[in-house]
Amino acid sequence: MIREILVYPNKILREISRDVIHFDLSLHELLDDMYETMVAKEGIGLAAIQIGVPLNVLLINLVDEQGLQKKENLYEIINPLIVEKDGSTVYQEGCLSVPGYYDEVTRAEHIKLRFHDRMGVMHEEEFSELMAIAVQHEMDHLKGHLFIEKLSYLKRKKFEKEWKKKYKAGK
Ligand SMILES: CC(=O)Oc1ccc(/C=C/C(=O)NCCc2ccccc2)cc1OC(C)=O
Ligand SMILES: [Co+2]
Repeated sequence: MIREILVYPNKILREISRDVIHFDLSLHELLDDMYETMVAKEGIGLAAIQIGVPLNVLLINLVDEQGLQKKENLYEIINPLIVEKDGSTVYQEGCLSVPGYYDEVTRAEHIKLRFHDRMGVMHEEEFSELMAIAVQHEMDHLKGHLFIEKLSYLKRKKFEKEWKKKYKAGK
């Protein structure tokens, strides 16, 4: 079912998530709820902590060349570990937990990722471009970090001012 997405500055988003031990039915239900929630909110990535579950689980479902988000392109990534990374790339990121704010973030251009799937099978894959960016963005959530923490001092000031205004106006 569709779950509530926690929004900055909710303190739960700062929790450190823990590895999945049991690849069981409750994990599969979590993955299915995350997918329904992410798609309903028009996201392309979601970490479990964003719906209040501190587990190292993330979803990424990029849009294809025709601009379609197909479930066959869904990555369910559990207990991820970046084993190699190189290069540097800048991208304007957004996050369902910081709705309506976008800013440029610098991240590694290529990564080699080790992770488990919903059956507990281990995979090792290399990613670049938007997939590499999305993985790094979602893995920051697993450590309790949001992309706005990577902004320069001035950009962060701009964000905080904007965010307070929006909250005062009751959005
Ligand atoms: C108003 C509002 O909520 O705007 C949005 C902001 C972000 C998002 C989704 C962001 C998202 O999926 N981020 C995943 C992480 C990521 C960031 C950059 C590149 C790759 C991966 C969706 C929004 O809602 C709509 C309707 O567009
Ligand atoms: Co995010």
